[in-house]
Amino acid sequence: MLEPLVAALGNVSMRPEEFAAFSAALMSRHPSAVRYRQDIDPQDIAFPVRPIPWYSLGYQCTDPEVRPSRTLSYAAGDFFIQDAGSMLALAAADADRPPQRDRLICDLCAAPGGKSTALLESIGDGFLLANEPIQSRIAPLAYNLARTGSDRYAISSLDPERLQSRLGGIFDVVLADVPCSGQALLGRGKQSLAAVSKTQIEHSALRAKRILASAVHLLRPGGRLVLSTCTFAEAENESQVRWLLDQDGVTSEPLDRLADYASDETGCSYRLWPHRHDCAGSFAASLRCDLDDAIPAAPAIGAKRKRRKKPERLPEELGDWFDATPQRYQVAGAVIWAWPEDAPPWVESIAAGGPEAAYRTGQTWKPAHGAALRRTGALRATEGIEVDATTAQRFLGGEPIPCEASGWCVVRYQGRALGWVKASRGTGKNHLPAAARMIVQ
Ligand SMILES: C[S@@+](CC[C@H](N)C(=O)[O-])C[C@H]1O[C@@H](n2cnc3c(N)ncnc32)[C@H](O)[C@@H]1O
Repeated sequence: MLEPLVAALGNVSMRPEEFAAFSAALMSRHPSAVRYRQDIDPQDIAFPVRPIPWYSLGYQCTDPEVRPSRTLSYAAGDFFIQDAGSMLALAAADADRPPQRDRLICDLCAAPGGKSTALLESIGDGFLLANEPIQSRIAPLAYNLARTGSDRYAISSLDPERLQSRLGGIFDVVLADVPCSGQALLGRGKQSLAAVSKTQIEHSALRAKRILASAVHLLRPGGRLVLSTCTFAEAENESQVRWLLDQDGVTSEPLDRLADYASDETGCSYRLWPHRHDCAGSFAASLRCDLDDAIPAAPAIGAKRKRRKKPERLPEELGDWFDATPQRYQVAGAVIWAWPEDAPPWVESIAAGGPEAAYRTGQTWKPAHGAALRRTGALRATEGIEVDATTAQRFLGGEPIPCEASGWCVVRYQGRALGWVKASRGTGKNHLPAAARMIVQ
């Protein structure tokens, strides 16, 4: 394995002792990490952690026995589980800084949504377009975005070139977390040794170039492109940055906050290494794009929409479940997506997914799981019950629970929504989707 790995690194040089430490750390597992919501006090974290230096909302678990995904706090949406290396790109996009007004972000290669969910927290009154061209990867992306409780996003499923032709020149930030050879995944057994082969690296670099060529045209003049990978091959990282910098209007945007992780003379490339930073490792770069042809192809957030054909009528039941009726929505077969009124005007025309309000089984409409979790926007459930820890555990395990309400009702633990029950005669029938069920430790 060593020879191909040395070749894979390209011009990145390392002394032999360091290379030995790198290849050993590459093949080992690193502590699990969590990324907290901006509104959570780190004092309230229920298991032992240490802060991650490059991202203020990230923590590594110090007790290997703890499974963060089996805690009530995870079910309540307090944090997301994410490798510490992934948080380098989030730092480059300033996703942990206070929400910035009207920020329009495109996550160009979004599934399964680890980074999109963090970006969503940083947009304030802005909007996130999470794009994922591979259809089969949209369901996990949609599930993770719903967990944020936000309705300020849409999912598209377009090749970047087509997306550029529809929405060129409008985004403040584009994250291109491109598909790559994935060498950082070797230690988790999620990647084969082919990840270090010349063919794989060249193939990935070429595909990423095509994606990046569109990414720069999605940005408004002065917008920021964040490129990231989870691989160490220079050809997929710094070389790509140099290629971008050779284009007119693309300049490096150095990030003071990541100065300790700077990787080379491009001045805007950063790396984490498994042997130095106790994580799987990653690459991120930040570039400013002032392209001449970056002329908005679509109006910005809040602009007046063109009159569209009348949308299909909403089922009347929505009025019983929620305290407001959505004005911006789309009935897409057996599911209804609902957006805030000031969502960008192009949303309905591009959506392959969005914040779910309801779904249909047979002829019956039911409130969507994501709508129970909503923290922002108009769509708030009319009925809710607060439960104790024992009842919350039973609910998360899929059991019915006692409930004096009648009809659809959101179950909350310490004020945070867990999901729906449909209640009658003192019992709440469990409507938690299989993906959200869990055994609490
Ligand atoms: C590294 S993963 C993204 C991980 C994601 N950003 C996260 O943090 O959860 C790369 C994604 O790009 C998608 N992809 C594959 N080909 C693509 C293309 N031509 N354009 C855009 N995305 C593509 C893959 O399906 C995959 O979901």
